[in-house]
Amino acid sequence: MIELRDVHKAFGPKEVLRGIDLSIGKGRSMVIIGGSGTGKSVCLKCVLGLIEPDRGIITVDGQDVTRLRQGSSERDAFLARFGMLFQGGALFDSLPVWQNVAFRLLRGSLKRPWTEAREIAIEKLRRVGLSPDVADLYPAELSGGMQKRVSLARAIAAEPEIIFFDEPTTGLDPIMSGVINDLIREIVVEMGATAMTITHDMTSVRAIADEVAMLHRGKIRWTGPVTEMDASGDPYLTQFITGSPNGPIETLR
Ligand SMILES: Nc1ncnc2c1ncn2[C@@H]1O[C@H](COP(=O)(O)OP(=O)(O)OP(=O)(O)O)[C@@H](O)[C@H]1O
Repeated sequence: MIELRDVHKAFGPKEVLRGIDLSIGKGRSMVIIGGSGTGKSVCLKCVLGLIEPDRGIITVDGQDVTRLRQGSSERDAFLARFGMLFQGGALFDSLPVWQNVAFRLLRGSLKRPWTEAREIAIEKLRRVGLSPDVADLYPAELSGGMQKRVSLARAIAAEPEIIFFDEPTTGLDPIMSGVINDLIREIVVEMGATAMTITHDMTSVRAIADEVAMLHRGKIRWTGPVTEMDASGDPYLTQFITGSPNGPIETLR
């Protein structure tokens, strides 16, 4: 269970988060939507402890995230529970695919013997639809969709309890986006993982979410089950999901 209570964060005079309250139940998939620059990534980084909120409390299974000191073994153990699919994939070009997938299994608290790490990487690659012969290729030799699959395999390699997806379909064509969305949904369900996703892609929202939260002006404007999103009656949410230039959300032209 992930809980944010009255979380505030400003950068200089810029108040990005202005009192965020959000709960993500164990094994649930929460998708956070909202315009560019509304603080979705800042919110996610606060949960990971990469950014310290100015005020408020963030807990993961009751443990206060903000109290874990950088570099402490407690913090390492905390981070070991997370998997992360970064925007753009963020694969290491100089490492073969399997070492990208097994990255966290080759070092640190999750370290496994080399051959075992490779076996796990190959199994995870298979899970995301890639054959073992991809294992020894380099990321640059793969298409964007294949790279995204590799990133997904890496996110799940250490069997995390909680997975973050930051813009998982950015840069993919609609069909490949659909394939990745379906894979994410299937994997999250079969692992029983808690998932937190940031996206602009409404198709992803519908494919991945149990619950949706919309960020606007530093607060959660609306949150509820994805099934109630279309009939929410909230003019901000409705404008966002229909992509209309007309409505209460101010747009620059
Ligand atoms: N480390 C930082 N220092 C200063 N400002 C920051 C920092 N991180 C984020 N910001 C600012 O906070 C605001 C929110 O950024 P954030 O990346 O969370 O937006 P977002 O909702 O994820 O946007 P997008 O959908 O475009 O990725 C932006 O105005 C950004 O410039």
